[in-house]
Amino acid sequence: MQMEQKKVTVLGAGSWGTALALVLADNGHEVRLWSHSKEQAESINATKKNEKYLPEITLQDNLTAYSDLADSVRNITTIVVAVPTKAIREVLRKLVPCLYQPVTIVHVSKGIEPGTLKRISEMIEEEMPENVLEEVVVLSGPSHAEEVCLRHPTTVVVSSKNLEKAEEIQDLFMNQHFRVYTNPDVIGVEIGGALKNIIALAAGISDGLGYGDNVKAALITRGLAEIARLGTKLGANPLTFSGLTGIGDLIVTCTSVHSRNWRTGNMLGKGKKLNEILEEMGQAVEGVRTTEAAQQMATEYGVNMPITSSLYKVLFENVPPKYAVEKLMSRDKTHEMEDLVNILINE
Ligand SMILES: NC(=O)c1ccc[n+]([C@@H]2O[C@H](COP(=O)([O-])OP(=O)(O)OC[C@H]3O[C@@H](n4cnc5c(N)ncnc54)[C@H](O)[C@@H]3O)[C@@H](O)[C@H]2O)c1
Ligand SMILES: O=P(O)(O)OC[C@H](O)CO
Repeated sequence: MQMEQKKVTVLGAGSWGTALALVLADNGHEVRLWSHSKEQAESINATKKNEKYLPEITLQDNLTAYSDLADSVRNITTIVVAVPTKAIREVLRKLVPCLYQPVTIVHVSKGIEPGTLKRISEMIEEEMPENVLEEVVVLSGPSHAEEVCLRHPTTVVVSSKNLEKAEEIQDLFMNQHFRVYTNPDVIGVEIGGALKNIIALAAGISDGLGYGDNVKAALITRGLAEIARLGTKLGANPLTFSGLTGIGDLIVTCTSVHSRNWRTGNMLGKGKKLNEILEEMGQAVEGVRTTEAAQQMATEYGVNMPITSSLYKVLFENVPPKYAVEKLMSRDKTHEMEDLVNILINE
């Protein structure tokens, strides 16, 4: 099938922005990859490599790096935003004055903003005036950049209030290695993608403490229960949590050595200090800020999130991980399906 060739800009030349730019270039589109570092953009254009984030991968000739934001979005109507959640507002505030036409924003980040408790699509709608924001589409799912770049089969979901727009973005990214589904449940897709990082930190801690597969299975299953509990309270469809952006992303992030969240947890479990780990990592570890946000949401919405609350104490109140596990295990007895019954009643 002949694919329609488009011009697309990707903002953020980290691991995920680069991997998605590579998928789009594989599809024959003219891809502009914007980096806020002039040095990095020049290096990508000179070497066809992103030495810092994905050094093994050779980038295609139809992919060009830019460091001037206005140049990178000139005559562009589709923009992929691939910076960490904490940088989204700053990047959008710089982007808006560069736009002279309505654009579709595809956001691919996974987080919730502490304090405002906003999802990323809500932040985008707040920051971008209606005359330049045509539509917001979320792209999420179990997808490590390292494997996408090797063209290993990967499945993701795009979600938007506007199904036609979601299908347009599905066509833009889809190829034989990268299969894209649609799902209209924006809230569920964003909440699943953001909150799985909390459980991945906990899974890493468990591995770092030397626990085995029983704990991992418990964390994934009970983690999903608390994600679904909060998500449905916020208006998500409970079925979304049994899909790629729910259980799918939980599995990959809790079990993969590629995961920065899992690796951070693993080092915490081995006794390293959080600030030292984050400095060493030098990359987005979204679960830390999302734990703060989810803990605030749990309180605000009266949702029981024991794993999130325990992790919050480990990350922000210096509670030793082993003690947090003991506390989790000695809570009052309960009924497994209580969650399900509550979800069904809320539906
Ligand atoms: N890496 C993955 O496999 C993957 C997969 C799916 C989703 N994600 C999500 O994608 C988002 C980005 O993650 P990543 O893996 O690319 O992170 P990364 O740390 O590899 O790269 C982040 C990029 O954003 C840039 N950046 C940071 N602050 C900026 C600012 N204020 N202005 C402009 N640029 C800025 C950095 O320079 C870097 O190029 C995260 O929300 C992450 O959860 C990542
Ligand atoms: O490396 P992580 O932990 O940010 O996870 C990357 C992706 O979200 C996995 O789907």
